[in-house]
Amino acid sequence: MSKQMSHLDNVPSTPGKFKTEKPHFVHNRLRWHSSLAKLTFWSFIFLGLILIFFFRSPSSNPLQQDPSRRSLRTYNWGGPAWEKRVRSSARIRSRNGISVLVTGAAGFVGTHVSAALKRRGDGVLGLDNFNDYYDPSLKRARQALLERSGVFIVEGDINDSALLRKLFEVVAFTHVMHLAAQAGVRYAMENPSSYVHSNIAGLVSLLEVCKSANPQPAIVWASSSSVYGLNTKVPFSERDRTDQPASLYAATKKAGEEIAHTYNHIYGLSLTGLRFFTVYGPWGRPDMAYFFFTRDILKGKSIPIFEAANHGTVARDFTYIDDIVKGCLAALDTAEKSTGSGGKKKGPAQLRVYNLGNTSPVPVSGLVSILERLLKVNAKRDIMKLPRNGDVQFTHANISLAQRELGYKPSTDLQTGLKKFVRWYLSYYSGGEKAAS
Ligand SMILES: O=C(O)[C@H]1O[C@H](OP(=O)(O)OP(=O)(O)OC[C@H]2O[C@@H](n3ccc(=O)[nH]c3=O)[C@H](O)[C@@H]2O)[C@H](O)[C@@H](O)[C@H]1O
Repeated sequence: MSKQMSHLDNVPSTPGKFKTEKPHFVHNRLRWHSSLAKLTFWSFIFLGLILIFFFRSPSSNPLQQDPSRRSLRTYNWGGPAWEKRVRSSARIRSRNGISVLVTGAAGFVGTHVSAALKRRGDGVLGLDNFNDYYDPSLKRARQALLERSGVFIVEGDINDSALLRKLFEVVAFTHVMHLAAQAGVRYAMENPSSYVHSNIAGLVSLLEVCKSANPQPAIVWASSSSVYGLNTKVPFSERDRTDQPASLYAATKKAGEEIAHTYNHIYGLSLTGLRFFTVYGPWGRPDMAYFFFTRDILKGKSIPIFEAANHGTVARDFTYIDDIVKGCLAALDTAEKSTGSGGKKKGPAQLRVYNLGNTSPVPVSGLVSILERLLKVNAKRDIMKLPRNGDVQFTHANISLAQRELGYKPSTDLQTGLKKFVRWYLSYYSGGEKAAS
């Protein structure tokens, strides 16, 4: 090496070219290498320290900080006894029955749909992550109710693909009733990522497993009246525009409808989206107005009643749970088979969207008047401007499509439905500590 160097040093050349530059270049390269090594070394040390700090500090643990990820906690599932329960719950017990995986089975609509399917002899397996968006003890009480009628709810998250795959390994579900979601219009401002986690990532995770299942199930899932957003044409028809969502909740449901289109198009999955209009009734959701108005009227607390600009009426097409359940079952019964298998499409498949509403909107003040009569207590009304956090002024469903194709015909008016709700509420919360929650 030194010989070569000296040889090179002796080569006559353009003045300065080799003699001065070559050794300088080699020298620089060595220096550069050594600085690079030092830099890499210290970068690794620095990175390591950051990682140690990040994972050891409890407040910065992303799993603890981000409530949207609370459902990523580990659940126990698997094993022969568990599989036996899964199989038994999903077993069809009537002629021409179907076997349905109901996601969100401990939720309001999920519980009612699961119970109705079971009653008519279908196989039903529930799945729910029992998150704490609202009082989980209500979800546990619904679970106990379902258990008594022979429906087992697996505890787990729709984002857990391994669990979903396992369920399809154990049972060849003919249908999926997908009701697991992050609900609520106003909460989306507080915890936006939980909507993306459940309503978008969760939906994709479920569809991925369904598309690979063999046979593929037909899927019916919960969209929302909120997709109509700022649409002013009433009543809302499925053909109306849905490209102006007013809340992130609505945007994720609208995204769900587009995702459904994609999976139908690419994989031949049969998909039916149901746009529910403000569903209410016994075993309902405590975050909804009719529910917490009841609680607060009974407690003598004032209730915030929204009104639009210039004292404009805010109204909803409140729809009773039993009518919604009939719509869900009709959607399952009319769902055609998916056409793909093992992740490959074999032909065009059914893709549908229906409004499931009541077709008679009632102002929120009207809802409160009915509750006052039923509870025999005067409400302390606190009239407030409709907040700009996702609420729309009114909803009103055109249900002619669902009527024609599903035989959907809601038959419960708000007065009748609320009477049933109040009766349930008073009996459920008659125990001391429950009433306080
Ligand atoms: O159809 C849907 O797809 C959605 O329906 C439901 O949303 P909403 O119709 O907004 O129901 P809900 O909150 O009970 O408010 C009812 C009325 O009370 C008014 N309202 C509300 C709160 C309040 O403090 N005061 C008030 O006047 C409020 O302005 C509104 O006019 C579901 O929660 C949602 O998950 C989704 O499924």
